[in-house]
Amino acid sequence: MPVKNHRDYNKEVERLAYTKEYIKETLNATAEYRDLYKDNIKDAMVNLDYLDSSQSYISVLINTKFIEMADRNFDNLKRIKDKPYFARIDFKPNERVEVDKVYIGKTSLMRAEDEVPLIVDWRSPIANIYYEGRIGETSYVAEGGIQEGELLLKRQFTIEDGELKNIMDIDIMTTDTFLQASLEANAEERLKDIASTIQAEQNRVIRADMSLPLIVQGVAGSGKTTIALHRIAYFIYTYEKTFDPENFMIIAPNKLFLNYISEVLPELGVGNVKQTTFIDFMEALVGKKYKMLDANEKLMALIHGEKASEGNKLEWLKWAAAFKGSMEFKELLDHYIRDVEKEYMPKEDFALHGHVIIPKEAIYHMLLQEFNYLPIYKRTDELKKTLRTQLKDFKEKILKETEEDYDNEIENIRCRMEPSEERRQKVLPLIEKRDAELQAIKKDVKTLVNNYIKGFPKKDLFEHYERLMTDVTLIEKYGQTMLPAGGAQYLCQQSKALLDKNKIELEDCAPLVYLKYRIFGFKEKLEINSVVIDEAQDFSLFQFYVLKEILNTNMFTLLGDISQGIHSYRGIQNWEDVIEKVFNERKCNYITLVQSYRTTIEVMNLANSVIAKLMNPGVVLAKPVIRHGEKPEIRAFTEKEALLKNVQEKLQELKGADYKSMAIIGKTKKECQEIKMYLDKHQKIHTRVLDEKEENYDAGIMLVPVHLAKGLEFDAVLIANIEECYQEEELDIKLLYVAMTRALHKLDVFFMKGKIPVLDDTPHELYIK
Ligand SMILES: Nc1ncnc2c1ncn2[C@@H]1O[C@H](COP(=O)(O)OP(=O)(O)OP(=O)(O)O)[C@@H](O)[C@H]1O
Repeated sequence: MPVKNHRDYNKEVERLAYTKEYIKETLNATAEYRDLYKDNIKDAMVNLDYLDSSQSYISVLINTKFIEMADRNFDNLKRIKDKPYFARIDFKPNERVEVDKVYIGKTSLMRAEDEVPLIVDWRSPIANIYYEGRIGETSYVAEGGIQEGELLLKRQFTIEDGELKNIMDIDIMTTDTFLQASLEANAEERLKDIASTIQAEQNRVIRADMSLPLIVQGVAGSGKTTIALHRIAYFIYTYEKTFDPENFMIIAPNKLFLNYISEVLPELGVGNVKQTTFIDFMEALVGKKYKMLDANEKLMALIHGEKASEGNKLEWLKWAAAFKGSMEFKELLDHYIRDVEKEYMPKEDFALHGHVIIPKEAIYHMLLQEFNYLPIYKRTDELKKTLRTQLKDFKEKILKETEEDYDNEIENIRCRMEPSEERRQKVLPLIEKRDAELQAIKKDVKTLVNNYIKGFPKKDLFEHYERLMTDVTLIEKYGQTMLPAGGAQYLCQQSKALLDKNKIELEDCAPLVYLKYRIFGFKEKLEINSVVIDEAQDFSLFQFYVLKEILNTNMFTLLGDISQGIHSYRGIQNWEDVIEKVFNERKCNYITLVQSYRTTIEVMNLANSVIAKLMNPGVVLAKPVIRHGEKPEIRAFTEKEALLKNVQEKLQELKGADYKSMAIIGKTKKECQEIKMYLDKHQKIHTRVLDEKEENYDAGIMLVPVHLAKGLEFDAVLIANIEECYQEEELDIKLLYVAMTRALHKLDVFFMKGKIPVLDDTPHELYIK
């Protein structure tokens, strides 16, 4: 139906025009206010006295705050001026007869004159009805109370460049055409916000209780990354007074991925959230004394591995990675730390000139009991304070006693002997000795505490790690029953090979940070209290645990998909372990998402047929949103040259279609480079091989090694396989599944005959040849 035929078209056009005008005026006024605040600051600066809290100083502070607020308002309004809102709900509270017409947009706008809300933020309590409620009786929670009422209208708008293009009223039966339209669009360069089309199941994730850990197991394309970012925006809005954006941290797999998601939060009006990778965060805590190995090197070894000849070596490699990420390894470190604690003890009493001030046993007690809430080496800071106070009191006593001892002796001589040269010869040395001793005591007092503490045996962080990880006897002693035969030897030999070359690997990060936390402590308090981890299936239990301990928070949102766990050799196998071992079975929210929004039914059916081969009872197959596309084309070749030629032709064909982003996914970087070489030689289309260090993520035609494609998406995907094989085993099945589920609209698979046996028995109706 043409939009003009909608019964409320004129009213809505009028309303839109009014809102736009009001925004325009507010923007002008904000700019004026900003200038006024600036002038106020200038005036105040003239009279500024930094030393007192003069009126001018207060004025500078207040006006700076106002400028910040004005800037934020200005930016928010500027962002929405051409699309002030995307939905309207009509809600009639039970106790009133009037109906509230609520226009929902990405930021709120209040009419200053009468405080009537012109636009209500999508994160506000009443907006929950838009995402959750159906026409009819409904309710929402606001300020601790439940507001019940009736939802009379749920309306969506398409507004483009300030013009009303479509109005869609949603009743119980309507499918979400807005969602459909949004999913049919081609992929932008970067991930986009979905405030207008958030689905009820996603809304529950976004608004789930922040004080409890939340684990989201979501199939490929279920919107995990997107809703993680919306959740942060929601919380910053809802708990504006409690949390600053700086208190949030997003951990993503690599810089490329961070760049890919970089536009969502600013679009939602949120800035200053810390965004990092696990390695970068860990390195910031322990320093960069050692060079970090490429985190994917192990995966590459497993992908390339000549399974038969290297079988045993690969098994050990996997075992060590898994062990270093396990809670058993944490226990092993705890044993070691206990010994460090025992070693970090004085050998002697704390004494001044032979006078014991505090016996060493009492000091042991202080270190092990009183100060045991502190990291081991930090306990001596507290101990120092105690020693200094005790010494201060004791010093006077000792000086007095020493002086008295000598004086008594001198007095004795004086009483016993008549004044004579002989008496003088006896007394004089005593006086000199007394003065020297008093002098010496006073001198000693100055350095006594520091010298005493210096005597505690201390090592630096890396010395500790090297000592532990390269000593078979130590590992065996602490590892005891946790290690398989030969395990300690393998760990040592592997660590030695790396550390000798001044290198460490990803799996060393958590233990190093843990040792630092328990033995040294951190220089500054870590201000992060809420952590969002995307692609969390690639984390190990120990990594989660370390983050939880050092940040001292339970506010975690972990999002991942076990089916995409291509690093499962080092990562988790299931979420139950995380709940039980990391969060100690304390209350945890666990939500599963099975609806996939990214791909078409045809692509998802094929991908599901692949992942089903895992026969993992934990794997839940994705349900695609009702959106059809072409069936994937699967072609096996006998000649490499023919395959490459077909890749080239397919690319030409896809270029003819209206796709914004296309990827040829290869199993390894080497394969991607080989394809690129062929394409460079035979056609003039610009392609590039994606590198994880890249911070600039641009759409276009990309050659992507599959492990880097994880988390990303492309309009069209062509899986091309030349030399490498996708075997019928866990890692390869997951890699193939990841590659297939990157496609939004179109998927094709070209491979050399026999290289992807998992596709051999794929039902014919799922693809075209
Ligand atoms: N409610 C929604 N409305 C519109 N688009 C959506 C919605 N939910 C998800 N999408 C789109 O689906 C695609 C997949 O989302 P996202 O990348 O966040 O999923 P994911 O679960 O992290 O995927 P994966 O695990 O496969 O990397 C994106 O293009 C996103 O914009």
